[in-house]
Amino acid sequence: MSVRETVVLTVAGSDPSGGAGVQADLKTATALGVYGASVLTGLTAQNTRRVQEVHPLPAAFVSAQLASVVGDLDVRAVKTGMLGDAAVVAAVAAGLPPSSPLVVDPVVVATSGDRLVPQDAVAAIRALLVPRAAVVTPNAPEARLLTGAADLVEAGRRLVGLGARHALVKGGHVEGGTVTDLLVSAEGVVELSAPRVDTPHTHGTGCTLSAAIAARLALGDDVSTAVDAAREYLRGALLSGAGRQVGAGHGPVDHLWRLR
Ligand SMILES: Nc1ncnc2c1ncn2[C@@H]1O[C@H](COP(=O)(O)OP(=O)(O)O)[C@@H](O)[C@H]1O
Ligand SMILES: Cc1ncc(COP(=O)(O)O)c(N)n1
Repeated sequence: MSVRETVVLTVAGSDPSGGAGVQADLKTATALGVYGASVLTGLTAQNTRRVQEVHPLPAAFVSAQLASVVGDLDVRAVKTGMLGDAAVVAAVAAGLPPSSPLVVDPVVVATSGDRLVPQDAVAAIRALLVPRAAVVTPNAPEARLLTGAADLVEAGRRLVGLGARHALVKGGHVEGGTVTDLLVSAEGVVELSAPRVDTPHTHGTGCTLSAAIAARLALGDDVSTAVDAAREYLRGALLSGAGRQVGAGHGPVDHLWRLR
């Protein structure tokens, strides 16, 4: 008898240095015991220090990749990351499997501070993907950019108002010894706090978190359980990554810590 794999699909950009983007998502899927498929939306030239170049793929080719995967594999959850430009966002929205839970990581700026997508892509994400999201996972600057709200709880409420079932507004960029993520839904706001891990190696935190949420949703968790499990997994990856060296800048989290 053959084993039926649980398939999670990431729709995201390439990070050739291996810490973020599709590379992070596939490592995360593997570490969490699911089968990772990947549709590339764009390429970057980047490393642990900064992003040198961003190169969106043609929207029609993104559609072709999606059709190839969705027409064959039984995709149980999808995560979107860096989406290139507005035409790519529209192609992704049109090609997603209709009934798989969707995690939208509205990637705009890399941890290094470099911009990864143009402004028209942000508007397209708000209009076409946020309304379909089981969870949208902006960091603090992205939450403000998507909603115009300065207050992060208010930003989360606005994302839920746009149709996302949950908004996980991440607090990694808010200074302080405690990092607090806000899980906002129609039921209210849950504060998820943890001590800040003292490390420069935060390359890929957001990608890894959203990929882990999607992996857990694919396995059948509800959103709240998936978010808890993903945060615990990311915490282990930050703690293990703190003691490892890849590159000379902000190194990656250790996606594979649970397999060591
Ligand atoms: N130094 C840290 N210690 C503990 N958790 C962190 C740290 N940096 C980021 N996180 C967590 O990583 C996730 C991604 O956070 P954030 O850095 O805000 O997003 P992004 O990587 O998308 O910019 C969140 O769950 C946040 O709480
Ligand atoms: C291709 C790609 N996608 C996303 C990110 C964001 O990375 P982070 O998870 O550190 O915010 C990145 N640096 N590169």
